Amino acid sequence: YGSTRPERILAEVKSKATRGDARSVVDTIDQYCRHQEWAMNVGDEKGTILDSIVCEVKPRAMLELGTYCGYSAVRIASLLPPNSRLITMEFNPVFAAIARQVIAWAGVEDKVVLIEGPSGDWIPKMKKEFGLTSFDLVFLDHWKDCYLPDTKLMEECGLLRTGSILVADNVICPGAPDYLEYVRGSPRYESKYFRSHLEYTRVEDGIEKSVFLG
Ligand SMILES: Oc1cc(-c2ccc(F)cc2)cc2nccnc12
Ligand SMILES: [Mg+2]
Repeated sequence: YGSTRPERILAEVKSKATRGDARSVVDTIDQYCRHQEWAMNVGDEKGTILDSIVCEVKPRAMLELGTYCGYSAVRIASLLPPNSRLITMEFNPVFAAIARQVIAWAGVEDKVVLIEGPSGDWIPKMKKEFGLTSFDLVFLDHWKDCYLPDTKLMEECGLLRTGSILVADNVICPGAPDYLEYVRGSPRYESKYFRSHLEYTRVEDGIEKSVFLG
């Protein structure tokens, strides 16, 4: 029986990355996905944009929608200030099982809470489950047709406060046109596009950063 792409990525991390070193896990995955087999990590180029926003915001409470193999969870967690938390949500159990191991190998498991299941089910439960008031920063990197409904759900559930920031991957490729139209057209958001490329390729893609104005 064949291995899956996430399993091959985990194997590469375990054989090449230094245990407890988040940066070496990130670099190992980038190296593998650029030169061996492409995978849908946010990647090094867009990852640098994400890093700058995380460092600027210094979130106490951050949410990631779409964990995949844990690449961006590790990247983000390595930048979080002490006693901050990243909650990352993954629908696919195979991806979640791999991500747990990648996060552990990187040594950031005390900053990351991985929850499995559909975002639509979990978002309404977040406040109670995690004793949260709101998220300072949300990274949307799951299925593109969920960006808009999940954003509206976060608004309705009071998970966004004045100044909360949404960062969305793949707004060009594969694209999230309804989401873009919403955040760019709504008076409740101040939106900015960071032009970049689809991970490990020369195809145009970008990140949309949107500040919730309340
Ligand atoms: O960063 C990404 C890229 C792609 C993707 C797949 C196939 C292509 F041909 C192009 C782009 C899908 C994604 N799904 C969820 C989260 N992130 C994704
Ligand atoms: Mg993505």
